[in-house]
This record gives sequence, C-alpha cells and structure tokens, in this order.
Amino acid sequence: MLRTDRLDAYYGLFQALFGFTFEVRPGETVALIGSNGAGKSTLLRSIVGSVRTRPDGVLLDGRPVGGDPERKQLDRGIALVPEGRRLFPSLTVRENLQLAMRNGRKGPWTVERLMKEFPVMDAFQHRPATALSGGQQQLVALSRALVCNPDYLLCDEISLGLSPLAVNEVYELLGRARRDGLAVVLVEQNVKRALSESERFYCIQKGRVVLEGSSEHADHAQVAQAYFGI
Ligand SMILES: Nc1ncnc2c1ncn2[C@@H]1O[C@H](COP(=O)(O)OP(=O)(O)OP(=O)(O)O)[C@@H](O)[C@H]1O
Repeated sequence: MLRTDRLDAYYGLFQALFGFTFEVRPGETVALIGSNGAGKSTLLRSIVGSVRTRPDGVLLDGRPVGGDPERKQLDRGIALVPEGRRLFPSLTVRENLQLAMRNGRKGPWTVERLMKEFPVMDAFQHRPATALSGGQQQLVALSRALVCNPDYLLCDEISLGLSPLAVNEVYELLGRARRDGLAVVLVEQNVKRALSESERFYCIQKGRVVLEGSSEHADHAQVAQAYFGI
C-alpha cells in the first residue's frame, strides 16, 4: 500500500499541503479532485520526491520512502505521468519508450506489447515525439510510465486539453493497465470522469482533504460543494 501520513509540503515559505493523509491500495484507483491550486500536483510531486518531504511522510508497504528522488521511487514501483508530458523531443516515439524501458523494471509491459495491443501507437512509433497531436503525446507519456512496470501509477491531468476521442483512447490504455493490476492515482479535472474511473476519491481544498469516500456512492452535490469550496 502507498500512503502519505500527515504530509506537509512547501515551496519556499509557502505551504501547499497541510497534514495530508491519503492511501492507495494495490490494484485500486483513487481520484484526487480539487480546483486549480488545491495541491493535487504537489501531492504527486511529493510522493516522487520532486517536492521535499520528511521520510516518514510517504510510506510504501509501511516503509518510509519520502524525500527519495524520482529515479529511486521508480525502482520501487512508483511512476509519475507528469502534467505536460515531458517527452524527449529529439527522439522518436519508439526511442522514448525504449529508453524508459531500459531504465525501468522488468515486467509484463514492453514496447512490443504496447504496439501490438495498441495499434494506434504502432502507426506513429517512428515519428518524433514533437510531430504528434496532444492526444498521441499523452498516449506516449502514459506508455512511457507503463513500460517501467510500476505497481503504482500517478497520473497528473492526463486528459487536459484533449479531444473527447483522444480522452477515450487515453482512458482505454489506462483501463488496460488497471485490468493488469496496477494501482492508479488519478488527478482529473473532469469530476464525473474522475468518479467513474475510480473506486475511491479524495476532494482537496487548499492543501487539505475535505471529503473522501467511495466513488460509486459519491454524492455529486457534496463533491461539487467540496470542489468549489462553497
Ligand atoms: N513551483 C512552485 N512554486 C511556488 N508555488 C507553487 C509551485 N507549484 C505550485 N505552487 C503553489 O502550490 C499550490 C498548489 O499547487 P498545485 O500545482 O499542487 O495545485 P493543483 O491542485 O495541482 O492545481 P493545478 O490544476 O493548477 O495544477 C498553489 O497555490 C500553487 O500556486
């Protein structure tokens, strides 16, 4: 289980997270819901060590892993799909994925499997990452994390700015990974989608959890209230 325990996070003197406790169990999908600036990305960044935390603020199967760099968290099976994708622009799609796979863990997800199961990517695998549409880039960013064979996948706004068709493709790929047993932490602006794709949710306001529960039984009015802080 991946857990944060009373996590505080700062940017200089500015405090972005306040005693944030949250967990995601193996194989589970958890949605983080909140308006711009609520602290969702900061939580993901804190888990992978790009925002500094105390060691026992992040626990993996009970062991303190907070503050360790992203590379080390990847070795432990925690991968981030960052907002903005951050692909290597000078490399082709295939090269981006191969590089990630070499640096990742061994497991069921390989570049070949992705191309076979997701022919839409096979079609543009030799193109430079910059020559792709936003939706295609997002598929590659998600795939790049998948070929590292993580146990926990942290997804930051993977559908932002994409066409409805592209959003569906991204979620189809994520669904495939979930069926393989991956646990997912989903930051998603579309609240309806966030709830329909997850088992549990946390609503975040100004760096604090204000509501949490089962996504299936979520009271949408209550979630909207927590989202907008009204
Ligand atoms: N690099 C940074 N330096 C200073 N403050 C930051 C930095 N990144 C985020 N913040 C601040 O931390 C708070 C939480 O931001 P965060 O990006 O985690 O929010 P979010 O919920 O992910 O929203 P968004 O959808 O806008 O990304 C905000 O007040 C934001 O302005």
